[in-house]
Amino acid sequence: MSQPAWKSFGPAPTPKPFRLALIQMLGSKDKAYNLKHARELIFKATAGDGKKSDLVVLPECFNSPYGVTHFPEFAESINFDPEKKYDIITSPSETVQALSTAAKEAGIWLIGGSMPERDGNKLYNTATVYNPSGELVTIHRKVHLFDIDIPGKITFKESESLTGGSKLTYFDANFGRIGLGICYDIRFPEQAIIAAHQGCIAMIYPSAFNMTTGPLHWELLQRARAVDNQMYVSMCSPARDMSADYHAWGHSTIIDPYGIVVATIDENEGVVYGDIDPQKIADMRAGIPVRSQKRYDIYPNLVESAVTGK
Ligand SMILES: NC(=O)CCC(=O)C(=O)O
Repeated sequence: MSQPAWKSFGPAPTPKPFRLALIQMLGSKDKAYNLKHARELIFKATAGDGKKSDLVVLPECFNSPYGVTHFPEFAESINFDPEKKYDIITSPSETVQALSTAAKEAGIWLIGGSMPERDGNKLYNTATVYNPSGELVTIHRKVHLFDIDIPGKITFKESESLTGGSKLTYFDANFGRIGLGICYDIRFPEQAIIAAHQGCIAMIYPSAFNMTTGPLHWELLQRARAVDNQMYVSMCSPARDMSADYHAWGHSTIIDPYGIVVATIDENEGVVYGDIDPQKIADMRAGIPVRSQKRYDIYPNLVESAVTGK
């Protein structure tokens, strides 16, 4: 590998406490309805349960049914240009325009779940991020495609219509640096390890686990990534719709750096709220200092090799 798939982001902003809200939304096959409903829920989540939220998150493929046959029909061009990253005027995407407007009117940071994205002849599963001025700050294309086959239970092959992204993604908010992944990405610990070393205080994954792997691994994977990296980890799911082709597990969750569940929900539509406290990260890291106890003399330093490309 000569060219690293990500670069060092330099010093992270000083972390501050913030309020996180996960929208567990019940979607449909109607994109216009999904955009309208997402907007209503963004305002509800912003108002919070007695305390205003700072960062609001939508689920994976919130504007489309989750299925390889639906992605081509629902895909939109985003035209994200990292050099002109705050320019949404050039984005032809109705979803980007709708989310940008909602983030600006609500005055919040918004992780706009994910959406099927078209770029040339390729399709991606892409998350978009907006700041409180409604600017499109970054996008994350799902890196690890959900290709699994558990006979008699579930077979799903995102690669039948999607291409995997080729970079890791972070964004800097006024409350700290946040790492992004999408659903199946959480099964690949390297992504979260590198994010933590880059100064991220939380990994957030718009997601849609299913009825087979949800009960087995949904909470376990989040707690594992949180404890390994002594950071907050959160997954935001759609609500379960038994009339849809894909039955989402639900249970949107926020985990703290000790691996403790801060907040969660069942399979129904709703909003999950949690306070992110950087002091907890500092306390966990001081008390159990695994980060300074790594034995790079006997195994490779993943972060260093990711930076140098060697
Ligand atoms: N949408 C997804 O990537 C699903 C991932 C999943 O269910 C898993 O078990 O992993």
